[in-house]
Amino acid sequence: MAANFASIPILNYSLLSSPSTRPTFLAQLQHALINVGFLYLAHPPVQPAEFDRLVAYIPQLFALPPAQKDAIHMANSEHFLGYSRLGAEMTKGAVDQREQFDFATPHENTWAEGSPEYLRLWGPSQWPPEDALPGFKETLLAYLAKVEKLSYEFIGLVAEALSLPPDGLNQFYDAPHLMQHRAKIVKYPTLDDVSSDQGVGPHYDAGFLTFLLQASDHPGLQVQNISGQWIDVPPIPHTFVINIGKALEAATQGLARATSHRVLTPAKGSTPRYSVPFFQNIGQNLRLAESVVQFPPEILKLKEQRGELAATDSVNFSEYDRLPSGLVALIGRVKSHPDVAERHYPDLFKQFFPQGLPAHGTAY
Ligand SMILES: O=C(O)CCC(=O)C(=O)O
Ligand SMILES: [Fe+2]
Repeated sequence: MAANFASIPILNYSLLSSPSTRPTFLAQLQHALINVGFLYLAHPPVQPAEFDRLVAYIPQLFALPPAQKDAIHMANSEHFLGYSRLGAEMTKGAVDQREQFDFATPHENTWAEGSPEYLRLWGPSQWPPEDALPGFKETLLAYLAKVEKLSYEFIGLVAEALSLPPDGLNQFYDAPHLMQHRAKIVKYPTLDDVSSDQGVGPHYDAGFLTFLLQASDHPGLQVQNISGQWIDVPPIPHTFVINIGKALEAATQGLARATSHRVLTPAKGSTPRYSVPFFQNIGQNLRLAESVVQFPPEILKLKEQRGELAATDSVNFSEYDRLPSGLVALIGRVKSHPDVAERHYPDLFKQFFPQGLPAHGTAY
């Protein structure tokens, strides 16, 4: 199979339901992990009606009055959960033209004075008032629960596709009730309303697996192939786009590729693009450098066949792989959202922003 790619493979989840087609799915998954780093999952265990129910709320969420959005501003939250106005973040030195809400799966924070500060990072979401958006909270929580379940199941398939036992990557999670996974609901306004075509600049995701719902019918998402070309990932209704984050790349000795991606702003005269990425986390106390998974040599050899990666447009990603993953995640949040850090993590804020508050955060 060619190591470079010109399109993103489409995997059909229903192949898993029969022992005769399951191996085909796993072979396609192996190719997608090693050579592409992105795939579509068609016919996933989230029903079209469940996607549609969430998607219908999204324009209403962004249409809430500014005062109601600001009432749940991320700066209120030591968990970096809540609303971020348009243009709050930068990637690769330029402002990202998007507005977003960060939500997460339910998590009760049990941090106590004296525990590592990064254990404060996970906790409850901030929600718009129920009467402003009736049923939204329940709809999003039901959706996140489904995607969370799929994310655990999928990591078992990743393990199998890389010749490990199905539980071969489970060591990267704590017990489910101790975990939290994050999601964002994102709006990319059109070029009529923003000043550049950088919806989000080229970047890698940091965690394990990302499950992206493209929630409107717009092109714009692109991924960078091995020779450095940008390949379109157009929306396919009722599918997920799944991609690999830097933590899973490290955990698999680079077998599963994290792939650089970006989003272009919708054209003038178009309508806003919406998306819902779900980012699967790993246990907060785990240090990736100390969690080496052993792979059979035959599978490691497949890395050699995919060829050298051309220079990508992503800026360097600092791995910090000797630190607890929760601290790595907290540092990422501090750099992306310095206003939140200044309020809730003053020591880390001073460490990363000795000159004071910048106009924008920048994770990469
Ligand atoms: O909006 C999208 O389609 C992708 C967003 C993304 O890559 C991210 O937020 O990490
Ligand atoms: Fe991303």
